[in-house]
Amino acid sequence: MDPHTLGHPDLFEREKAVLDRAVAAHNQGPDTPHREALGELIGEFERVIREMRRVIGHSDRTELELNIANVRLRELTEALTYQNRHDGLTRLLNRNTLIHEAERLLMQGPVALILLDIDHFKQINDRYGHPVGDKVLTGLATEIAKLVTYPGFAGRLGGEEFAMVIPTADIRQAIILAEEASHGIRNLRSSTEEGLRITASLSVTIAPKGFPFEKLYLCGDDALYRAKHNGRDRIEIVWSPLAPMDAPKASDPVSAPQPQ
Ligand SMILES: Nc1nc2c(ncn2[C@@H]2O[C@H](COP(=O)(O)OP(=O)(O)OP(=O)(O)O)[C@@H](O)[C@H]2O)c(=O)[nH]1
Repeated sequence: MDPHTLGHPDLFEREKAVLDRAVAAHNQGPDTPHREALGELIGEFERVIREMRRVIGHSDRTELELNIANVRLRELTEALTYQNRHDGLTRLLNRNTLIHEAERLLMQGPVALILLDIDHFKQINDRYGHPVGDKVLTGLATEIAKLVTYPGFAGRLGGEEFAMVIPTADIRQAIILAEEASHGIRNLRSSTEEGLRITASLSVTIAPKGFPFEKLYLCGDDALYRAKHNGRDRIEIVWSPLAPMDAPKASDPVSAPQPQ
């Protein structure tokens, strides 16, 4: 392969053919001033082609390097976006992304929020060590991630608190999901340490389209507190997160869900 062309077809094929014919004419012709001028012309022509090849080769290499840099930049942007959106330990959506995505879902329709908080997690860390604690967190993350399907999602709100968000108007669907998660979390112990007992407290809340996520979360968090307060390893259900002060006015686009 001609190193000048870097695998591309020779751009100077036509010029080279002309040059070959000129060289042949020069070699065969009589020794005249005309032949001498032709020789000079051939020399100059060859020099220009060499120079052009050098310039093209250089720009080809520059283009190649630019393409490689572009691919790398794209990979780095994707990695950065992923890191920005996900929790480093569990690979679930992180708190900010979860809130953002939940707000987006709430603009489209009703949403159920399931909050999960591992019970006495500090004791797990203290008794079995931080790496086992991490294993419990990643195990729980895997467990809840497999329960939700797109466009629903699971995320880590921080520490040992997680959430599942599903677009539904049916709170029973969310309760079933919470029960499955609770059951799955209890079974996690077999994949971690001998004798380790893992339970979580959960809350289930549902809100209509347009309801502010902040209020939905506060409501879910209050319910989670009650689940902890009432003995842990239980699910607290909020049939409607609309406090009287939040009750929709005639002008509001949202409507209160009915207790099921
Ligand atoms: N291993 C591990 N521990 C974490 C991580 N993030 C937070 N923690 C620990 O989680 C524990 C949370 O403890 P607490 O807030 O007291 O809650 P708890 O012990 O679960 O008690 P209750 O929620 O009341 O049942 C703290 O000991 C934190 O250090 C983490 O990424 N990995």
